Amino acid sequence: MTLQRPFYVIINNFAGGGRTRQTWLEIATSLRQRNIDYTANFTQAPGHATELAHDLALKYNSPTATPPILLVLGGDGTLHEALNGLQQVDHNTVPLAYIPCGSGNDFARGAGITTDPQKALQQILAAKQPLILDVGRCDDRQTQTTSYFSNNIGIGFDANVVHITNRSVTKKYLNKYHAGSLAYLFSLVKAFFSQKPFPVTVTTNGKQYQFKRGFVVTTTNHPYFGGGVPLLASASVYSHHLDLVIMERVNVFYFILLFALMFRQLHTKLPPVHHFHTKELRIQTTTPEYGQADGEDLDKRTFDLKFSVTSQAFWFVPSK
Ligand SMILES: Nc1ncnc2c1ncn2[C@@H]1O[C@H](COP(=O)(O)OP(=O)(O)OP(=O)(O)O)[C@@H](O)[C@H]1O
Repeated sequence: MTLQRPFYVIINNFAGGGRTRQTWLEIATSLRQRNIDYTANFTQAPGHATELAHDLALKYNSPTATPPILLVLGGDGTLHEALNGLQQVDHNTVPLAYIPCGSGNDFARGAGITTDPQKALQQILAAKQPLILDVGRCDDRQTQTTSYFSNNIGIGFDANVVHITNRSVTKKYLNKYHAGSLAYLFSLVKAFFSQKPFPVTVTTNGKQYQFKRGFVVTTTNHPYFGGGVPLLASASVYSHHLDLVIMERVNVFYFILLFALMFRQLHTKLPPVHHFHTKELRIQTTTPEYGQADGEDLDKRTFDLKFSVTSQAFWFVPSK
């Protein structure tokens, strides 16, 4: 007999270079040993996690029905899809739990979830109530669509890295050897030399800012991007604000310096780096650039995006 709420599990066997399959077998065993009810749902294609989460949120969209906990096993992309499925339903009451199985796992780092699956499960089982965390909302004024992000939305360099990495055979190879972050490194070098500076307009708190040589233009909900790179340590899923970091294009030596200084959080003190901490902002580009949302490729186009903060109920006890 257990008081634990049942789990509705979404598993992306393709995340983390296929590592999720084995992780799920181990997690399922742990759930059965504890007599915890679950239903397992395997994603059949990109976008399927959004559909599953959306249908679940609709089914339990009444104050009388206690929903199961939606447990996601996958990477940041799978979590992104599930989050979007839930957020599309007004007054959604389904709490989201997450066992990171991807190659980047930035949300786990940023929100205090261990990347050890069994320990992540313990964090989930230790929770007694939902944990309300910030998530970003992005209104795309060109496509008239709304999406949500748990990590960040980037235009320019980081998106270029994602674009190259997602298409690279190196990622699949390195993932096999649990070295997915290394794939980012290869893409980083390639993206640096292919990413040209581009003009960006930022509007926030009634003021407009123009940057002629935008390079990294990333709006973030927590400190990390690109598989553990600390873009901004002060960003927090509890701040009810978003943080925009703009880095202007500099030469390769300066860029290496900025990158190194990031790990000591000194990069924001240098002139090519600009930081906005705000509840709402608008970002406009006039040249086609790569975009990424939680590590998912948005392809190359011009952007006119309005950002704001909303919240999502999660189900875990964060590690200190
Ligand atoms: N059945 C499927 N077949 C092919 N791709 C799938 C399937 N189900 C989900 N996907 C896609 O797998 C992609 C990768 O998932 P995810 O981002 O979770 O893992 P990852 O890239 O290894 O992790 P991270 O983003 O943390 O680096 C997502 O774009 C998702 O849409």
